[in-house]
Amino acid sequence: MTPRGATGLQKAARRRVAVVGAGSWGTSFAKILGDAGCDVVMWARRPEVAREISVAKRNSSYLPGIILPLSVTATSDLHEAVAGASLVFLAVPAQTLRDNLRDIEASLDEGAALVSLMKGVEKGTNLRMSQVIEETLDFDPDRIAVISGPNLALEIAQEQPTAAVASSRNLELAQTVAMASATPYFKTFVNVDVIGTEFGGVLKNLIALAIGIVDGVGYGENTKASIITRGLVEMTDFAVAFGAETPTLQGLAGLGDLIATCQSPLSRNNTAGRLLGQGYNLDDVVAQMNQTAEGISSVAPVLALARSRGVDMPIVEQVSMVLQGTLSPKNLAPHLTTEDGVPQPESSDAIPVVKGWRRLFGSTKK
Ligand SMILES: NC(=O)C1=CN([C@@H]2O[C@H](COP(=O)(O)OP(=O)(O)OC[C@H]3O[C@@H](n4cnc5c(N)ncnc54)[C@H](O)[C@@H]3O)[C@@H](O)[C@H]2O)C=CC1
Ligand SMILES: O=C(CO)COP(=O)(O)O
Repeated sequence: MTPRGATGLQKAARRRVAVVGAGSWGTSFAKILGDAGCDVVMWARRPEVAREISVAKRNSSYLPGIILPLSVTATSDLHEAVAGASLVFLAVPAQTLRDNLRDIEASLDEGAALVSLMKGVEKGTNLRMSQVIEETLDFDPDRIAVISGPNLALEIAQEQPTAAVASSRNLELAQTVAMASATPYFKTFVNVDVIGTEFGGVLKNLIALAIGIVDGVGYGENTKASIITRGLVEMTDFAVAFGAETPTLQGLAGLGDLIATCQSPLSRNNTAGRLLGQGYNLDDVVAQMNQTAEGISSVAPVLALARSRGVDMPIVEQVSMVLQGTLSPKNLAPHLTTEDGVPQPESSDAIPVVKGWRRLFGSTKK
């Protein structure tokens, strides 16, 4: 037993962490970490945002009405934010991560771990965020973790209870990250399936775009339920083809996030899809969104990856066609039949006879 004395009664040293990116998720996550007892220094690109966070404890452009804990401060100086932090959480757009990493590299403490909060794939390389970190910084994968799950930023900032998954090849790191972010309203489970956890977050954005599109057209719940259900099949086939575990896709980082994102008007991907369904073209939609809708940039890399492993993704293919303006949004629903009209088995994994059908008529997995 620890003797009552200096160590027994002293409060554990507060953990110093950094959050790079002061948009909606970076700010919300900084609040979680502050509420969990960490000393948090955020990096904001714009000095006025950093000032508002440090002085007024608010980030009114991204999280209106939310007051941040006193333990959260911000700076527009990357070195000041990152140096001395044992955990560095990354919440920037997926397409800028590589450049941002180069900027923080020299300031990282030896032994610091990097935690991706992002849900995108890098265009050009088709890499997941943890892979971009590993490649850009030549970083040990045992010092990389990711967090994903049904985590709409504003709901969490309002302290509505939710759960997430922290994933790392290094289970101890996943546990450290989960404990550092444990609050009464934010519960983090752990796993070691980084591929499934990251792809869950990437892929649900694409299905949320599809849901937004049909919503914008005016289609109802049957259409949406069928897209969500078949979307989960596409997500699972894809992720498993790259080494993910099926239960991860059935868990918080897959199904959980799919439900939250497809149901909520807070989702930027869902919102972008709705605008497309209402007839706006992609340029108009991008101009109208002043926040990150990762799905728009992830469609092409995901389809390239799918083709490389022979995975059929009819819903995602059609989202891509709507984005390019080559498919009318009202024609997105017929994805549920095959082109030649031959009925497909709904699931071929459980029922042997259906496996025979799959051989005869083709399947979603080539
Ligand atoms: N908002 C949400 O509910 C959630 C978002 N995420 C993910 O978190 C990531 C960040 O998203 P949000 O914070 O929501 O986006 P956001 O659009 O609210 O904020 C993005 C932040 O990145 C900054 N930024 C833009 N360009 C930059 C650059 N070149 N270099 C550095 N910073 C730059 C912006 O100034 C802003 O502070 C995305 O990958 C998203 O999928 C994950 C879970 C929940
Ligand atoms: O990832 C999210 C919720 O888990 C946020 O979704 P959007 O990026 O579509 O807003």
